[in-house]
Amino acid sequence: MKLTHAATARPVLQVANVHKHYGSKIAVADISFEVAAGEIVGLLGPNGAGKTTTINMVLGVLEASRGQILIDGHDVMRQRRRALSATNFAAVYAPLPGNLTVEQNLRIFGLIYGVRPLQMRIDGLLQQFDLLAYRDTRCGVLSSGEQTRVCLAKALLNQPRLLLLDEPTASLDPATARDIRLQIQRIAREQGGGILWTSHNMTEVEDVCDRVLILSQGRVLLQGDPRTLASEHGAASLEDLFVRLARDPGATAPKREAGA
Ligand SMILES: Nc1ncnc2c1ncn2[C@@H]1O[C@H](COP(=O)(O)OP(=O)(O)OP(=O)(O)O)[C@@H](O)[C@H]1O
Repeated sequence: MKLTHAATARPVLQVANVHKHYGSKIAVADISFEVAAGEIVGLLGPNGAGKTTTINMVLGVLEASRGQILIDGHDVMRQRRRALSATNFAAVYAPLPGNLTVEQNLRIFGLIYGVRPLQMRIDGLLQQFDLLAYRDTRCGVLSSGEQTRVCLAKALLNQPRLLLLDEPTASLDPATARDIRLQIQRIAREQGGGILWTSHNMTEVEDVCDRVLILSQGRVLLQGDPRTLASEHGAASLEDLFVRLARDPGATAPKREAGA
């Protein structure tokens, strides 16, 4: 796959023929995909499929064994600073330092990202995520839903072109999860960045994602519109398709009735 550097309508993320192995273990095997501006792409797959490895390579935390990753046209390994300044990330397993207040956390990350004017940006994000009342509260004492909102506020500080969200609604109650989904959809629509979203919640994925990639054993098995992919492959729902592929990664074709 040849990557393009054209400035017009350039995807915010281009992953081309990326491969990652740990010793003899192949975690990601030659995957290629793109995320367009304003698009929410779901990265799905059973446990061990290679989702976190993929995200860590996009974030430059892990180096791909082969292949190339461009963020907003910049190579993650060779133009690291430019690529990563256009990126941000939120995940439940990466909480913010709990001994710092909400505002202190946003200030520190804002300084790291070189955000200006920082106070105005912090105030806007506190307002946007309904966090004004928690400005001086230590993050460690916040509820899961409140912490998720702070993590999202942190992830938007630098107005990223590419936002990586690893199970952003895991551990949230249904009402809070719905609010967060709406917020994220609005961000994609209004700010025009692309979002790569991992989730094990297929209903959520159908609701939020414009496109999904289903990974298994480090490969992209299927991709398409989450609202039509199941019927295109003879499954009753996205969840049924997921379960079928998790049990048998070769079972991508529509199932036929016996004797048909
Ligand atoms: N540092 C490592 N050394 C060896 N194997 C690893 C390492 N990190 C991940 N793996 C293996 O690579 C494969 C992909 O792991 P990865 O964490 O990317 O999966 P995942 O899709 O994120 O799974 P989950 O949904 O369970 O989080 C797994 O088989 C895992 O055991």
